[in-house]
Amino acid sequence: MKTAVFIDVDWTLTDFNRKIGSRVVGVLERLVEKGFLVSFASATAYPIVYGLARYLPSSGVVVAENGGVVGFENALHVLSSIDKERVIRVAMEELGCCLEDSWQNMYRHVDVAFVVKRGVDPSVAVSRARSVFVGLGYEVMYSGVALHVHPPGINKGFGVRKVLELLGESPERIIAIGDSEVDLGMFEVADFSACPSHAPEEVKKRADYVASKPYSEGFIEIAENFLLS
Ligand SMILES: O=C(O)COP(=O)(O)O
Ligand SMILES: [Mg+2]
Repeated sequence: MKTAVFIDVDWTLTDFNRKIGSRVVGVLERLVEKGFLVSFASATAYPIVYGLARYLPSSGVVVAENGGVVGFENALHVLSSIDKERVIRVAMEELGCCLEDSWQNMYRHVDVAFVVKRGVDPSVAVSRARSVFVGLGYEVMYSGVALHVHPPGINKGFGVRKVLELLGESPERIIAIGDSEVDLGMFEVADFSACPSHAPEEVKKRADYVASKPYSEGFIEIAENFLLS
C-alpha cells in the first residue's frame, strides 16, 4: 500500500503571504506521479480545502476543520458537531477585546474559527479564550493564522485516521507535514513528521525533522529530501 502524505495548508503549503507558488505545485505534481496519496489537512473550512484539492495536483482526499470534517470523491463527512451560534455569541460577549468572527464560520460544522484582532498578542488571546471555553467543554487551538474552538478529541490526527478508514486504505507509511499546534494530532498518527523552520518550539520538538527553511520553502525541502529523492 502506498505512502500517504498529509500536508497542512496555511504556512506549510503556502508562503508567508498565504500564496501557493508554482514550485509547490510542481512538487505536488511529482508526489502524485510517484503514487503517493496526497491529502491536504487544514484547520480551514471544507470548501477551502476541497477547492484546493480539486484544482491542485492531489488525490482529492481532504481533512478540514482540524479533523472535524473529511471528504473525498465529493462525499463530505461531518465527524462531530458544535453549538456554533453559542460559541460565536460567547466569544463576541466575552472576548470582543481580542477576537473577530471569521467569515468561514458560515461554512463550518465542528470547529469555529476566530481571527485575533490586530495589535493583540495571540498568546494573550489564546489564554483568555481558554479561560472562557475550556470550562464550557471546548478545546482552543491556535494555527498561527486563526484561533479555533472545537470539541475535545477533534484534531487532524482524528481526521487522518477517519479518512483512511472511510477510504479503506492502510498505507504503509503516513507522513505529516505541518507548522503549528493544530498539526500535532496528525504528527502523532504519522510514521514520520516534519515542520518548516518557523514552527513554534513545541512543534519543532515533536517533529521528526525540522526544515532549515520556513513556510513553503520548508515544505519543498522536506518533500525533496524525504519523498522525492
Ligand atoms: O487556521 C487556519 O485557518 C489555517 O490553518 P492550517 O494551517 O491548518 O491550514
Ligand atoms: Mg499551518
